[in-house]
Parts: sequence; C-alpha cells; structure tokens
Amino acid sequence: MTLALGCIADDFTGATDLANNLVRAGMRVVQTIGVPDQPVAAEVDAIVVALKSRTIPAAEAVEKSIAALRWLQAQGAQQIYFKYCSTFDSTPAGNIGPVTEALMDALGCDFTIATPAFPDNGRTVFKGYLFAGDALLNESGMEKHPLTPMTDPNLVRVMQAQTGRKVGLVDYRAVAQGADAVRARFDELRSQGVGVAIVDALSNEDLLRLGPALAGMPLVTAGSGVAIGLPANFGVSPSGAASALPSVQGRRAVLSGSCSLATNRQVRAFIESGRSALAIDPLRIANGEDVVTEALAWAGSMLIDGGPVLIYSTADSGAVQSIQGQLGVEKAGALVERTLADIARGLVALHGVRQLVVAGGETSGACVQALDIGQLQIGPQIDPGVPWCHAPCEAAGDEGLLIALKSGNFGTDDFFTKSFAAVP
Ligand SMILES: Nc1ncnc2c1ncn2[C@@H]1O[C@H](COP(=O)(O)OP(=O)(O)OP(=O)(O)O)[C@@H](O)[C@H]1O
Ligand SMILES: O=C(O)[C@@H](O)C(=O)CO
Repeated sequence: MTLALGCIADDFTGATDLANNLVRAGMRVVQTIGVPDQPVAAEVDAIVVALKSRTIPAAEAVEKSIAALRWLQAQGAQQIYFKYCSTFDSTPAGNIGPVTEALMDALGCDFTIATPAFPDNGRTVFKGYLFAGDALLNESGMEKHPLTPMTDPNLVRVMQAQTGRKVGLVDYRAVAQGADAVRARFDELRSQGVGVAIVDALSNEDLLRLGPALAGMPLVTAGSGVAIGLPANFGVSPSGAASALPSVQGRRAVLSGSCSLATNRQVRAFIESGRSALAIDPLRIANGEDVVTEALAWAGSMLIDGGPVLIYSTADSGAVQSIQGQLGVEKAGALVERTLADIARGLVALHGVRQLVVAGGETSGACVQALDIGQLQIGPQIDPGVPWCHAPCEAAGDEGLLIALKSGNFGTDDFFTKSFAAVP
C-alpha cells in the first residue's frame, strides 16, 4: 500500500471532520480509533488515527501522538498531518504546541505550518487573527470554554506561548499570490529562524492555493480545512467513488451529550418536529437510578416504527452549570458519557439500531469505545465536517453499523432529521 497521508487527530469528531475533507477531495480514507495494533487491511490513500489527546496532560498527549506517528511511519506515510480544532482549542500548557514540537523533533523537521482555518464552517484566519463566524475567537463564546478558554485571537501569540520554536506569519497577501509566493515567504521565515508559520486563509480558494506549497513538507499542522488542498499533490482528484459505503438497513437513533449552542438548537428542532425524544437527567444517574435500563425500555417501544428517536442530556449553559455545581465538572461529564455510551451499546445490541448519530466529541469517544469500534470507513458528507461512516461492529452483526459523529458546533438546526434522509 502507498500511504500518502498519515494523520493524527486530537479528538474523535475532529478526526472524522478531517477524514471527510480528504474523502471529498478524492482520497480513500480509513479512520482508526486509537493506534491500531496491526496494519489497516484496506487499500487507502490516507489513514486518520483518532486520539483523545486535546485536554489531557501535555506529556501524555506527546506520548500518544508519537506512538501514532511511529505506527503511521510503519505504514509508509509520506506526509504527516496533525489535526486540531478549528477554534485552536488549547492552553499555554498545550497541547498543540508541545505535540507539534515533538512531531517536528521526531521527524527531524525544522519548519511547519499551523492554521486552523476552515472557511466552510466560518473559521478564517486574517493577519494571524482567528475568527469564528463574524466574531474574533475571544468574542465567539470560546473565551468561556470550560477546559480550553480562548481569550487571545492572535494565533502567533497563542502558539508562541506553547512552543520553544519561533513562530511567524504567512499573511493573506502572500497566500493570495499563490504557491510560489507562499514558498518564498516560507524561505524568508526560515532564514529568520522561524520554525512554525501561522498561515492566513479566508476562503477555500486560499486553502487550494496553499496546498501545492505544502508538497513535500514532512509535517503539516492544521484544522481540517488545509486538507482540501493536499490530495492533488499526490495526484488524487475528487471522485464520488471515494465516499462509497456499504448500505446498512435498520433502526435509527440519535444520542446527544453535546451542550453547545448548535446542538441545543438541533435538539429543539427535533422535538418540535414531533419526533420521540427522551431527556437524561444527570442528577438521577448520580442518585444511582437505573437510567440506562429505563432509556432502553423507552427506546424499545418507540423504535417500533424504525425511528429516529433521540436520547439526550443536552442542556443550556445555566442548567449545565447547575449540574456541575452539584456534582463537579468531571464527575458530571463522566457520568453522562458512561450512561450515553451504555445506551448506545444497548440500542445497537438489543434494539437493532444500525444508523446512529452521536453529538459531541467526548460523547462520541465514549460511544465508539463502548461499541468496541476499531475503525471507520468515511462516506458522504451530511454537513461540513460531518460524514456518515461505516464501522465493523460485533454488536451490530455482519453488516456493521452506519454512524455519524457530530462535533458540538457543527451542523444545521435540522441535522438530526436530515442525517437520515442522507443515509448512503
Ligand atoms: N446536562 C449535562 N450536565 C452536565 N454535563 C453534561 C450534560 N450533558 C452532557 N454533559 C457533558 O458535557 C460534555 C460535552 O462534551 P462533548 O465533547 O460531548 O460535546 P461538545 O463539547 O459540544 O462537542 P465538541 O467537543 O465536538 O465541540 C460531556 O462530558 C458530557 O458528558
Ligand atoms: O475542527 C473542528 O472544529 C472540529 O473538527 C473539532 O475538532 C471539534 O472538536
């Protein structure tokens, strides 16, 4: 197998987001859950190793990322892509800086880029400043993120606080002039001792112009946007065939543990459409009540018509803060994740669910692990950043499972119904 791209993603939904952009640009892609202990059997152009390393201690994130790198190198990867969030989720302790630096050291590489730009989802970088939609990052709500509050929109400063390498900027003027101008700017920055260049990008056209300048660079670090410009470097062009998935028939369900604004709107829209939905109360879980058995009994009766049904812990920020105040942030998160993960397993193993949407990065991680899914084949996009995937899954029997992992802030308001209309 000739593996063009070996990718390391710092969370599970972010990994499918990256894989989705590569598939749309024509690559055949497999996403693995963690570092596999054997080679991927399928003939693919890219492998995305999904880690849960965004908010763990930096030393652990480095260790896991290096393990992923070594495995990808053993598969023959020609270029390494470190994928992080399009809102650059990190703290001065990491993990974007420390992981980037460790990968550079391990690859013997003295220069790389960093850009979270993802214009399809409103993330743009201008003069090194990151915007989410019309707002600067630090005015977008991300400044209140419980784990990685982003209070500075200037990515040169943010990255410089996380790395010993000198950080510089390739600004929009160089990007607008095309790959030769970008390469010239890379050379200029290198001669000034810069090791990491933040790159501006305002549109997909910018990312497509940037792509050729990255050919041969051992390490690229970015959100998922930069991926649209890389497949052409390997002679790959867009084709519907890359996103073909096996068809799987069965019942349909949505599990939502994300409390983002977008997911709150999506839950409301699903309920308002008159479909069946069940709310999970974290305090009842904490009181030791058997919420999993109750939810599965409810789903058993509601799924008679095939679904989709929705089971959710999604709540607005006031309600979440109140729960967290009573249980503690970590305990509340862990209890809810475990409960939704056990429900995911029951829905598939007991109730014949074969088309499953999961909302939230941490929630997706817990559900995928409970379903003992080791790898995902990436299919067609539902909304930017969210594709349908096919997973071999023992609990689902021979045909496996169709699953979509939705990042908290992605998707239109009707995502939970429109996903099933878009099943491949
Ligand atoms: N009602 C609730 N009260 C307190 N915590 C909750 C509640 N519902 C969910 N949680 C927890 O909140 C966290 C949500 O994180 P998750 O990563 O799943 O969603 P997200 O942050 O919106 O998604 P993403 O990381 O993709 O942006 C999980 O740990 C989940 O268990
Ligand atoms: O880049 C993004 O915004 C997403 O893929 C993600 O990583 C959300 O957690």
